[in-house]
Amino acid sequence: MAEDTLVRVEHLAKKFCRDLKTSLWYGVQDLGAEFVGKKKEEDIQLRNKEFWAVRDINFELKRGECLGLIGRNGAGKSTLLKMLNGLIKPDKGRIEMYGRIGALIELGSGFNPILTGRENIYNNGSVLGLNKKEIDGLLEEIIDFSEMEKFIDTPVQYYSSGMKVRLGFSVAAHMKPDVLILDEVLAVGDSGFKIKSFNKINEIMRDAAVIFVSHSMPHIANITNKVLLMENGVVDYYGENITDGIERYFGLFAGDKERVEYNEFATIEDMKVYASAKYADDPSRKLPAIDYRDPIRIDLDLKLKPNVEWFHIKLQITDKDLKIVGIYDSFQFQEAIKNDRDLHHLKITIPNSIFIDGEYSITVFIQQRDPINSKWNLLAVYRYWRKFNMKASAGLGYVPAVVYLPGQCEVV
Ligand SMILES: Nc1ncnc2c1ncn2[C@@H]1O[C@H](COP(=O)(O)OP(=O)(O)OP(=O)(O)O)[C@@H](O)[C@H]1O
Repeated sequence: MAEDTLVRVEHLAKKFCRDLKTSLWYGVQDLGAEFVGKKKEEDIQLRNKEFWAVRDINFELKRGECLGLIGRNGAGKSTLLKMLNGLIKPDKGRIEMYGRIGALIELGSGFNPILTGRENIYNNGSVLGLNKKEIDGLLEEIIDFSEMEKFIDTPVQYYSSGMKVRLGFSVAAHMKPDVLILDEVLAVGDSGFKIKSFNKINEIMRDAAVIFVSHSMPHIANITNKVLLMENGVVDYYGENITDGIERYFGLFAGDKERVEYNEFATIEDMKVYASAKYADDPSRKLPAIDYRDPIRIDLDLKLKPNVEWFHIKLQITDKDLKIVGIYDSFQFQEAIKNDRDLHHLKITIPNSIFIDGEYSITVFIQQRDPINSKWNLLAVYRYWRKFNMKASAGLGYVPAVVYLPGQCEVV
């Protein structure tokens, strides 16, 4: 292995069985088979009710690199991490790892619940190959970082999830790991601890290789310099272009259907989002593309039931992470619109310059405010009804922010 390569994974695979009883029976068979002699890898096949949770995974990590492991629920990320950490045995393939491995995988894994936090620190330290003197030297730093002074002599079984994560991360991070493996568990910590942890990961990365599982793309974009996207147990993308990896990840959800949720009193007959002039003639674009300096222009044809007297329009703009990025509400700017015709042709213009690159969805609410009790009545909601692509010219790729802040920098 090259001198600074700390992790090498080749053709790694793990299968599971969907049925517990069958799985136990296979377990007994496998034990027997191992007793007689280990099976050749190429002879390992799926048996009835088995499936590959992880298949043919290959990657390498050097000191100073942080691999972001992403994918949908059930894609195989945790299974891969557990194999890396030696918690489960691969069925095929090879893992080479160099140095000390710090890991925070399952909540409380690696902790003995009946021992106190302090005793667990010594336990974990010795499993990682540190002697008592070395752990003595690190103890204060570990407790300080976790901010668990008051509870350090309490058995870990009485810790909350956040407290377990605090101690678990602090132990893994301070034992001078060469490889640090972190599952989403970090998300359980409160924001204060999360910020501290991310700073710590950046510090550790200088001398170690980090593998980090997360569903938060801003976190992935912030700290990783390589990304591996898993889909159904296999690699869908592996490379150093984080933007491409994240785009592909979001692309996995692109087929999700548009849907009307409720339209008893109003129906959208037609809705169009206009592309910017410079992108308008490009037929290869599936979605209208808008330059971030242009306004967002929308035409909406709307029919309301005759018993509706007047209404307001609200547009909720959501990014691919389903974060609501902005809301336009006609109530804020104008009187209610009178329902005085069969079909309303509405032209909505939203000035822009703040949206970052990416794909957005528009949810349309048609609503009415009761003049007597000021309550809002929902006439219709069309969720994720139209999509558009925002194009920022800066070419910054994936930006871990919600909006660009307009501003000026003057040399004075
Ligand atoms: N011990 C097990 N026995 C049987 N199936 C399992 C076992 N552990 C995991 N699986 C299955 O393997 C697949 C991969 O699960 P895994 O936990 O690795 O996914 P993940 O990518 O970490 O998902 P998430 O994002 O939800 O944490 C899933 O179909 C899961 O149900």
